[in-house]
Amino acid sequence: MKIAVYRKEHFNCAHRLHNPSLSEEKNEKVFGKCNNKNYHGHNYDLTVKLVGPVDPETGYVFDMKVLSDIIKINVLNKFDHKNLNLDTDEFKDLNPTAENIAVVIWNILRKEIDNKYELTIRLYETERNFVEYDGN
Ligand SMILES: Nc1nc2c(c(=O)[nH]1)N=C([C@H](O)[C@H](O)COP(=O)(O)OP(=O)(O)OP(=O)(O)O)CN2
Repeated sequence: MKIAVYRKEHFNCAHRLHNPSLSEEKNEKVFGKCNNKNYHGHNYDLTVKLVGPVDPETGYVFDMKVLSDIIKINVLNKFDHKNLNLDTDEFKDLNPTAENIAVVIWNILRKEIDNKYELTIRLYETERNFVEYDGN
């Protein structure tokens, strides 16, 4: 029997969607207001889902307090209140779209969480725009 546990977190970032290999006109056409050269901010909602067996000793799949600490130490401390393009190594050369941010976060967390747990990331960039990544 496998059960899913979820932890929701929240962080704020500034970013600019831009591909330096495209012309200014093309960037403006593709990314619109998200291409603003002076950046803009989002309130990101992050849901981390782990699926695994229930430990008969604890009744836990995974201690959600421990999961919260892992996310805070490895993701929020790195990205919260940062300008993703300017302040982080991860997005110096990677366009900080919701998709790319989700993959980066998944890769960070995958290193911290035993492979016996299936890991899925859902990232809300706005209330209506969100992406999901499970490593596939
Ligand atoms: N595939 C993607 N499409 C878009 C991304 C993205 O990361 N991946 N990002 C954006 C913008 O950065 C942002 O998410 C859109 O902002 P906005 O248009 O303000 O979206 P809202 O949901 O707040 O507003 P609506 O009026 O409901 O559209 C764009 N596309």
